[in-house]
Amino acid sequence: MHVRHCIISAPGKAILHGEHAVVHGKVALAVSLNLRTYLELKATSTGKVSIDLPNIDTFLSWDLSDLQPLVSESFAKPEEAQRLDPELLGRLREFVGVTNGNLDTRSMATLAFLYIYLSLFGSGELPALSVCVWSELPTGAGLGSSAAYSVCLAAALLTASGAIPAPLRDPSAPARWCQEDMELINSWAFQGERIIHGNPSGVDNAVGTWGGMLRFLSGKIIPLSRVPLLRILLTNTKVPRSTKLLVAGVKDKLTKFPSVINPVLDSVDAISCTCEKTLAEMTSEPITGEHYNVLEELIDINQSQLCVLGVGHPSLDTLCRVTLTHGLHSKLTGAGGGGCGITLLRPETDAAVVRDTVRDLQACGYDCWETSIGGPGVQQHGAPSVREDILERLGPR
Ligand SMILES: Nc1ncnc2c1ncn2[C@@H]1O[C@H](COP(=O)(O)OP(=O)(O)OP(=O)(O)O)[C@@H](O)[C@H]1O
Ligand SMILES: C[C@@](O)(CCO)CC(=O)[O-]
Ligand SMILES: [Mg+2]
Repeated sequence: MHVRHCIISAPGKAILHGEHAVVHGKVALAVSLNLRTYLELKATSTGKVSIDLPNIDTFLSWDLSDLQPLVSESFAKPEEAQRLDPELLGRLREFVGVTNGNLDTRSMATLAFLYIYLSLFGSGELPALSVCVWSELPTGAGLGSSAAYSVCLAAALLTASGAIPAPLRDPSAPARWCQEDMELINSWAFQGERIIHGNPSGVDNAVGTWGGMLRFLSGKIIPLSRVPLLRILLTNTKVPRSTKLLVAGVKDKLTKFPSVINPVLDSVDAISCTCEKTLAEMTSEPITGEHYNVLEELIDINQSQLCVLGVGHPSLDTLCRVTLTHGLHSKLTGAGGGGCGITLLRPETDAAVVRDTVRDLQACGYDCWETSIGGPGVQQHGAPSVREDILERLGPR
């Protein structure tokens, strides 16, 4: 079978409010970042399938003849990405050498790739191909790197297989798919997230697919078009953590103390709804300091709630304390337990204040970026629309 060459990118995300609560059916507000993951898929004549994942030092290759026996007769059609196939996953775990509970970075990324590749191509002759992924996002730090990876895999493999058309017309202008094709990409990306996360809500892959700012509730995705331009400082504490373990920890707490934890989750929901209302007001009336006061208070309360849920970390306490000495308010973003936090900057926040804050955070060993938010969702690129340094990372052309 001949596969289509393609270059795909998808954005990372920041969650403004609602992480963890969203896994339990509460509202989350999330926004895409202008930091992206890029994937190039090439057809080869090597009789092999290979993946190059330089961010996680993983370079693997398999003979098609070794992969073929993993394929079973009853294969999902591309349009059927509703649930994980436990038998295929079981065979793959054995093939890759993953024991239950093994959370190793490389195995999770490899499993997600092989699962989507075999599901989409398994009903016919497996094609030889190579996939290289390079990301501007820190891996495993709360900015949705797993979702951006899964969205890129899903879009590339669906496009390469012909299950969805390649939208690219002009190599210098990135192109997007129609709504129906994006829904299919999102549903396969969700399978990748399930393999990496265990029990994801789907908010991260939704942002990676659609981009912009979203309200997410139990799988229902509402793009928020009326939102003010927010200035956000992103900080990576560089403390490693696993989303899968943190999500499982909150579930354990909820099971153990339902009458204690349920009200916290309800309260997080109210934070997301109040934030959404405030953001909408900021686009329909003149923005005042009071709007920002509300946003800042919501950030402080939400950070405390996340600590109650057990996903805080001393490195994040330090982030909040240091930024507050400069009058700025921060919270963790994503799964917590270390990783990244967001700091809200006011329109009038002086460049000198940002510079001094960044200096103090860097002195703690953290990385900081003032980033713009709301980047586009998944896209197909021609080489001319990809930055030279990223093309180099993706390999020789
Ligand atoms: N560029 C990449 N190349 C290969 N695998 C990746 C890449 N980015 C992420 N992954 C996979 O995703 C895993 C990290 O996912 P995890 O959900 O723990 O963190 P995150 O997605 O960055 O944070 P969060 O889910 O809190 O937003 C890695 O262990 C790896 O398996
Ligand atoms: C912690 C969590 O709420 C967000 C991770 O970015 C998990 C999820 O929603 O899948
Ligand atoms: Mg993730």
